[in-house]
Amino acid sequence: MAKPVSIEVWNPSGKYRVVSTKPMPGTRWINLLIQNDVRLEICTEKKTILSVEDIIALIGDKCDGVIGQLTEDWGEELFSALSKAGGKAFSNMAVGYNNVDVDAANKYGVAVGNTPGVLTETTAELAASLTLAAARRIVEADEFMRAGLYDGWLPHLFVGNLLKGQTVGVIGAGRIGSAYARMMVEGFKMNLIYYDLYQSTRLEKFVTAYAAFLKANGETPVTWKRAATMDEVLQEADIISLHPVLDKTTYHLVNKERLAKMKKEAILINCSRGPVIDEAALVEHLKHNPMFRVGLDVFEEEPYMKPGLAELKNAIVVPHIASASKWTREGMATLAALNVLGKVKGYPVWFDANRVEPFLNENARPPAACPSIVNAKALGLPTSKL
Ligand SMILES: NC(=O)C1=CN([C@@H]2O[C@H](COP(=O)(O)OP(=O)(O)OC[C@H]3O[C@@H](n4cnc5c(N)ncnc54)[C@H](O)[C@@H]3O)[C@@H](O)[C@H]2O)C=CC1
Ligand SMILES: O=C(O)C(=O)CO
Repeated sequence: MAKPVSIEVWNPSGKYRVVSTKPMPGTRWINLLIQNDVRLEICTEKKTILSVEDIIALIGDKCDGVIGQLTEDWGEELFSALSKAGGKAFSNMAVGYNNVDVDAANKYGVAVGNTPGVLTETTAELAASLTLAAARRIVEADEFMRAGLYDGWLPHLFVGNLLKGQTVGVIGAGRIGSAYARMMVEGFKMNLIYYDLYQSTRLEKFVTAYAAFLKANGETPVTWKRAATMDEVLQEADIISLHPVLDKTTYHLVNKERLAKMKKEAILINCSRGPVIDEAALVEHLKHNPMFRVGLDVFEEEPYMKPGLAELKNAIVVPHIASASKWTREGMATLAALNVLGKVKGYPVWFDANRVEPFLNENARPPAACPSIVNAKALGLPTSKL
């Protein structure tokens, strides 16, 4: 039997019981739940990653919905336990939901929420930060200074790559990939090549308009190209940033063979999910190609890194913090809470998961809808017409 887990209770007499597997930033999400007759139980266990058994103990005998985290394994066991406890809603506090078995959720009639949009710019900004840090060797240079090794300016000291006029490659030009592409094109006057299963018309229009603006100002216009294959991006780009979802089509999308196709001095950024790269192959590639650099926010087997990665100077590694700005994390908590609340209250699903701003306005009541339910169609849930 699972041991009891420590919890903090809000509004003990609330009609609906909702569990959050972690404390989340901000208070708006808490207030929205308790003002709507929810008894909220927040797990305050010190352990970072909760096991399936821990979460089953949290769900207990009666639970209307759960707000969970991307570190948790939401499959058959948890959805069955939630359903048995009368639960109809689960929301990840994340846009990615590769930790969720949506088929299992469908089987038990549980709605699965996620948190799109609110983290788009924040995540793209971290990808841009890693790009600059890698291109200009900022982490190596910082370590050098702190080690007291700086004894004067030198022509060859920490020479890196200029971004202006180079080509940025984006794999997965959805919300975050497109935001990153715009930052790099407009901010650094880079040319764009992208690969996605779908055409990103808005992104293409943006780069076309920016090119016209530059031309009108007597500057060299930027260019864009939608690549027919991913390999085309790997071969042509100087910087490559990965932003696809993680599913079976993108698992080990960047492997040994594909790394070999990239330029020897290319920079690879990953703010999507770790398994999109074969990390062991990447470590070998970095060892044999010292001018090739990477910026990684995510890892194949988090929280671990593959052996050898931590010792490599041409790798910058940060602990899955791409969405970690205060506004974004508070907004993610709000969207996750409203997904669960909306389903518990019988609200419809918001008409467009790409336009969730009305839920984030702190000065107004949020719409009576679930902001984003990924299996709405499969469960036949009604959509808001607002
Ligand atoms: N490191 C972090 O903290 C964060 C990571 N993420 C990750 O970023 C992912 C993308 O998020 P959004 O841009 O909001 O999602 P999105 O759904 O707008 O974009 C994903 C894009 O990937 C494309 N795609 C799917 N399969 C592909 C394939 N085989 N090859 C090329 N492209 C493919 C889709 O067509 C889509 O345009 C999330 O699923 C999540 O895993 C998101 C936020 C923060
Ligand atoms: O939202 C996600 O998918 C994350 O990885 C964390 O923001």
